[in-house]
Amino acid sequence: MASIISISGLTKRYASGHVALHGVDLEIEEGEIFALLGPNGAGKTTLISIICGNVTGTEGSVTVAGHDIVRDYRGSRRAIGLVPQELHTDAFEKVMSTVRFSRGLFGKPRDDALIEKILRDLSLWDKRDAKIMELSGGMKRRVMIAKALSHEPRVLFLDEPTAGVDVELRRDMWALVRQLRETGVTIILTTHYIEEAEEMADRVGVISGGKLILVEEKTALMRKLGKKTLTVMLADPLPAVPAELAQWDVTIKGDGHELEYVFDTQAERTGVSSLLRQLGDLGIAYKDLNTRQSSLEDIFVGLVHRDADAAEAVA
Ligand SMILES: Nc1ncnc2c1ncn2[C@@H]1O[C@H](COP(=O)(O)OP(=O)(O)OP(=O)(O)O)[C@@H](O)[C@H]1O
Repeated sequence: MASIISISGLTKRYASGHVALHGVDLEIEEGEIFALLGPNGAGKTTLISIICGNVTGTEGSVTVAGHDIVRDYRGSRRAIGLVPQELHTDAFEKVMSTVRFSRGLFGKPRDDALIEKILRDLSLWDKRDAKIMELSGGMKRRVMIAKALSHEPRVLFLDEPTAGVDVELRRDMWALVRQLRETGVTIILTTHYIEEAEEMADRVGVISGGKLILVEEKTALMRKLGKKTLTVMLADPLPAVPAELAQWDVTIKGDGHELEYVFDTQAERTGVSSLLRQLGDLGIAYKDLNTRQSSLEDIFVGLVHRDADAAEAVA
């Protein structure tokens, strides 16, 4: 698939001397939902701000829809819609007029049919004449998205789209983002909610200490790095792990009613069948078995820790 954003050797050194990005290379494919994950201070906002032209990079190059972000700033900026984390809109403005105005800022001709479509898609049409201050927090967020879409961008950046939003609204937002993707818009989101990336992203990028430490298709990532947890529901509780089970690295959970065993799904021998055989030999009866795939969160925490340990070892 063709890239809509190409980032090459991007480095950012702030005036303070702090290097927030170290030689980042990244290709964003047209039409995908890409989630950028990273702990606080990893460089997510810096990266997005450079692509959107709000911060200048120190070295490297970025093109958006074929436009160099420095030499052809207007061209690249026109291809981008940005939904910032902070909701800042004019409280006294009406929904329809504020979205129409945003389109005008990009020098695009008035197009009420398009604005109507955007507002309808975002379930804001009934509120078109309401003042922004009369809207709920979730609706205000939708207005920010409508504004960002008003000039028909090909790429939409969502910076922490569901920060501080309740669970129900978060699910609405996810459905909305998927719907937007159906229209062909490429979506890049930053999030602290790993569940959000797990739920929505086609690909995931993990950034830590200004370095892109991993870019992978989400399903492949989960398959490759994923571990599974086997839970054995015991017929009778065990006070402790029997010495005979030491080689399997099992733990006792649920007040002695469960044995938990974490295994690598890619390993030649997972150890599951030999563990169950050993339980039989020891006369440990069980009522049920259950396996659970490790979440993206487990993978993410493992990766970032590994990277931090490696950085420490070098220092
Ligand atoms: N204007 C600035 N001057 C100097 N350092 C900065 C500036 N802006 C950001 N930084 C530093 O650059 C690093 C990356 O910051 P950035 O805001 O990009 O991280 P982030 O991944 O978006 O974090 P968060 O998840 O907390 O929003 C941080 O160490 C931050 O303190």
